[in-house]
Amino acid sequence: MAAASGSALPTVADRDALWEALGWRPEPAQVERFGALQQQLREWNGRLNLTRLVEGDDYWIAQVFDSLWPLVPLLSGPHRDQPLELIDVGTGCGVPGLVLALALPQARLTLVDSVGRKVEAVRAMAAALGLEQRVCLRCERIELTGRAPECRGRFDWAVARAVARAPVVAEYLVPLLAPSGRALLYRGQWSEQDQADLERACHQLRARIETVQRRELPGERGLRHAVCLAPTASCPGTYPRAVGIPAKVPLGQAV
Ligand SMILES: C[S@@+](CC[C@H](N)C(=O)[O-])C[C@H]1O[C@@H](n2cnc3c(N)ncnc32)[C@H](O)[C@@H]1O
Repeated sequence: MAAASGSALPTVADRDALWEALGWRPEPAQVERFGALQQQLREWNGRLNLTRLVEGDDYWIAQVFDSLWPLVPLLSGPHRDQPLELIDVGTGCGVPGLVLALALPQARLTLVDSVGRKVEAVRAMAAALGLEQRVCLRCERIELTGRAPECRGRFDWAVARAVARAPVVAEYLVPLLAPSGRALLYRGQWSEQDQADLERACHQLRARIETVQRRELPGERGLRHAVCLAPTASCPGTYPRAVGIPAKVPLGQAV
């Protein structure tokens, strides 16, 4: 896709190719709102260094497409009109959380990050996009979110992109899942060693690796993996461990 740098939307031809590759076609109004999110990111990037992926393909492929591709069945299937509860942990500049909020008009999103200035920027972006009724921001460490009664065991989907190593992210996400919920880990490369490390962590969390999807992003933006976890039983109350411990001593490697 060759969107001109600085334009709010890719050309119609580029956009069609993008949605065709994705396997989901947003309504024209949704495309406009993705463009409005891009404009918000531009404006907030002028004040805070939120993300470098704002213009052209960087935005439309590495942010929008990359957020959506693992969840295409959710966007077009019977779930589309259900009021799903999703949580994006380590949301940073609001991705994938805000992109998912725009793509799933009935869903409620909780976005968590421990950096106050990012959370305030994303809160303002959500309000500017008219999402304040469906998007809730929490400024806290994820280890605490996983112990908050209003969050623990509540979510249909818990997602994280570019937050930490997979066993660490699993410890953040699994305690947040409802019994029928799913965790989605957005990953770049994925090796047999990654799989083995995550399997050991999942065993301790009472979860299993359900699927590992793999795809190349369009425009030679690189290989991505989407790892989906399903609970096998209630997550033990010992997880997530205290703030900082999951990253310091990742599950499966603790002695
Ligand atoms: C590299 S950014 C990724 C942001 C976004 N998800 C994306 O894909 O562009 C990672 C974010 O996770 C947040 N983060 C990492 N560990 C965290 C924790 N334990 N609790 C809360 N936020 C955390 C950081 O503050 C940072 O904003």
